[in-house]
Amino acid sequence: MGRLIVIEGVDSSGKETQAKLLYEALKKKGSQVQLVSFPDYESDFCLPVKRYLAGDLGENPGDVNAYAASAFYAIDRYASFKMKWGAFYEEGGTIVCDRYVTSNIVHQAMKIDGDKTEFIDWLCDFEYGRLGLPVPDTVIFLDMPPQYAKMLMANRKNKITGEAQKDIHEKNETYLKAAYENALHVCGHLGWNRVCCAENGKIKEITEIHSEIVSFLEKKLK
Ligand SMILES: Nc1ncnc2c1ncn2[C@@H]1O[C@H](COP(=O)(O)OP(=O)(O)OP(=O)(O)O)[C@@H](O)[C@H]1O
Ligand SMILES: Cc1cn([C@H]2C[C@H](O)[C@@H](COP(=O)(O)O)O2)c(=O)[nH]c1=O
Repeated sequence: MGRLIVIEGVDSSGKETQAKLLYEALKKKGSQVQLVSFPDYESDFCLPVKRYLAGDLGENPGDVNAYAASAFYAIDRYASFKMKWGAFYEEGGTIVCDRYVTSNIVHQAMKIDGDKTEFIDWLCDFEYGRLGLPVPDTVIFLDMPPQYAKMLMANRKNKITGEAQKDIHEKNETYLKAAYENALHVCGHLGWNRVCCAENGKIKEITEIHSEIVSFLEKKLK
C-alpha cells in the first residue's frame, strides 16, 4: 500500500494551491506521487454532485440531507479510485489529495443537529469499510477562518461553470461559517493536523503555509 495525504479545509482555504505545491515538492524529491482532487468535476460519475451544487435539488444545502449528499460524493470518489489512482496507490505510490472523505465529514456532517458521531461512524463505515476507499495516513487541515476565505473566494470563478456564479455552498455564508465551526471540532476530535493560515489579522503567504506543511510532514515521515 502507498501513502495518502489529504489537504482539507473549508471552501477557498487554499487547498488546491497547497496540494499542488506539495505534489511538486514531493515529485522533485523523487517520490512516486499523484495529485488527486475531489469532486472530480471532469468525470461523468460527478453528475449528481454537480446538480446538487447547482441547486437542482434545492437552493439550500439542507434541502438534500447529509446521507444523500454524501452518497453522491462517495460515488464520484469510488469511480476516481477505481479508474484513476487506486492501482498506483496499491503499488506503493503516494497520493496527495485535495479534499477526500474528510470533506463529507466537514460539509455534510454539519447538517446533522447535535451530536454527529453516529453520522460520521456511518460515513466512515460506508466509504472506507463498504466501498473500500483507503483511510488517509495524514489529514492536514488548513485553518482559514471564514472572513479570510471569503476574501479569497470573492474574485474566483465557479469550478464547474468557469463563471462568476457561486455554488449553493459558496453563496450561503451561514452554511460556510457552520462548516468552519464543524471543521474545527472534527479536526480536534479526529486528530487532523491543523495549519493556521492567518495570523495577526492577515492571511499568511502561500509559501509560508507550504513550508509549514513540508516541515510537518518531514517530522512525521522521519
Ligand atoms: N495564502 C494565500 N494568500 C493569497 N491568496 C491565496 C492563498 N492561498 C490561496 N490563494 C488564492 O485563493 C484562491 C483560492 O485558493 P484555492 O483554489 O487553492 O482554494 P481551495 O480551498 O482549493 O478552494 P475550493 O474550496 O473552491 O476548492 C485562489 O485564487 C488562490 O490563488
Ligand atoms: C469532495 C467533497 C466536497 N464537498 C463540498 C465542499 C464544497 O463546498 C463543495 C465543492 O467543492 P469545491 O472544492 O469548492 O469545488 O462540495 C462535500 O460536501 N463532500 C465531499 O466529499
